Amino acid sequence: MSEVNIQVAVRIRPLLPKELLRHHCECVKVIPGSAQVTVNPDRLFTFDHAFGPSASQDEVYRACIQPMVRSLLDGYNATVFCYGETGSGKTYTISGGGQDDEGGIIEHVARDVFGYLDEKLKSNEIDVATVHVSYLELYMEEVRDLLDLPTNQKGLNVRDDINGNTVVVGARESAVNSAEELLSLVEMSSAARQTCTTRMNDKSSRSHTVLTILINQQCNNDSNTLCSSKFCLVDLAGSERVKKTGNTGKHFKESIHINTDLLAVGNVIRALSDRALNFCGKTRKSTFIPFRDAKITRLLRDSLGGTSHTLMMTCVNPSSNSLAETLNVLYFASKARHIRNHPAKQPIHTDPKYNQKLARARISELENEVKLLKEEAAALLAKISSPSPSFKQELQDWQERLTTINHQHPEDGADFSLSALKLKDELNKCKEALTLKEQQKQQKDAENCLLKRQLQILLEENKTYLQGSGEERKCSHLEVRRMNTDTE
Ligand SMILES: Nc1ncnc2c1ncn2[C@@H]1O[C@H](COP(=O)(O)OP(=O)(O)OP(=O)(O)O)[C@@H](O)[C@H]1O
Repeated sequence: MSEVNIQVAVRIRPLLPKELLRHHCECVKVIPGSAQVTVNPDRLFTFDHAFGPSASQDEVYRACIQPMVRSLLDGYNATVFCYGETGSGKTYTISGGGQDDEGGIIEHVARDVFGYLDEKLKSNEIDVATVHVSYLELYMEEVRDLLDLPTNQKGLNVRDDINGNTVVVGARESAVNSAEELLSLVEMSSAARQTCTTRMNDKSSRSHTVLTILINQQCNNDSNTLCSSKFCLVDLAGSERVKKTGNTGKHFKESIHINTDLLAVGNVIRALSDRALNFCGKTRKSTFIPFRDAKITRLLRDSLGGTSHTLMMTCVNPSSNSLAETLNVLYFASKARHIRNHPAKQPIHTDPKYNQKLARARISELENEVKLLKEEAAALLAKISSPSPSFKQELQDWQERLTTINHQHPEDGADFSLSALKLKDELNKCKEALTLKEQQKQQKDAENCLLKRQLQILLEENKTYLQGSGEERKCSHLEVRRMNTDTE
């Protein structure tokens, strides 16, 4: 299987009118005629593509996305994901908008997919073609279906299928017959996306979105060849510093979730990049890739280090006010360039022996994971030195539940995967319970310490009062008795 590196493009947006009014300076520039970017005063980064503030939507699409649509129609999966600070132009690049209304990547991809399919049908290269779309939103670690607005508030489950692919259970896949139909469906559904106004962006996305265009092509030849491929267009929420956005309350909580997810994406990129570099030095060692740390990284599994052609579109705000964030984003983008994918046409297997073999491999992988999780649980339990009897009972219950899950060893890999997921969920609950109990214990200790100190002072005072009047003595004794009861 051939290897290709993830392609990384950088797009620097122009300074916005409000930034020009406040006299912001540009601190990042593209070196003309190259794919290099300089950041003041002396940092240089090299990418596969670099676009300055004057680049049009069409120019960006033609240079780096159009070739991916061609290989999509040849049966390869493709992914574009936009990454960058809040307000850096991710949604503009992927969905379009703004005053020029040139149309973003989604619009260009939709038109080309139907255009190329038409060409293939007319030239009898294929006999049948179908296009479906799914549109998901990840909001505060919950997967919501943007195509199913009535039940959109309900979180969907994410799990691995028998081939180890991540699937979202119950996600709607709508059939579309033209680019216009696809675009109006996306436009309507996007209205339900979580957004808010922050100091950094008038319409800031509070969630990640994953739009998937699924294509099936069929030739009615002797073997009825079927070819299936998908294009994932991912708009990640932007990294943000709470101090700069001024977010509070609900939006503050959203910021924490966004930053945690982006940290998980960063950790996956770092681990995959390290694995690729180790391999170059001929000292290949197995590196753990933490895909399971967040739902967004699970959904990006095939795009990062998998079988897809992937482009990371890194969006950058040129203002010197964003210098630290820009350097951070460019640093991660350079790391991502090391990641190797293994693009392959998606095989459609009907051989039961092949599927059994895959299931066995998957089960042993999951068994390993369960073992690691159990060790993690044991370490956590050992951390609590003197639990109360009720807490001890609670921990014992957790342990029993973990053992039960491990003993349920279904034949089918998909069910086993579900068990491993339940285990992870329960472990997280266990961790939360432990943290809460530890916090309560610490709080109680601090309160007790304070009360003991007050008691000591009262005892001292009591000694003095004993030499005073009878009335004063009575009060002091009562006070000491009350403090004693409180401490108990
Ligand atoms: N290349 C560009 N040309 C002109 N205007 C742009 C460009 N890129 C972004 N903008 C404008 O910048 C503002 C912020 O862009 P956008 O909302 O796409 O940022 P974002 O990275 O998606 O932010 P968030 O992560 O907060 O959702 C918008 O007003 C958008 O119209």
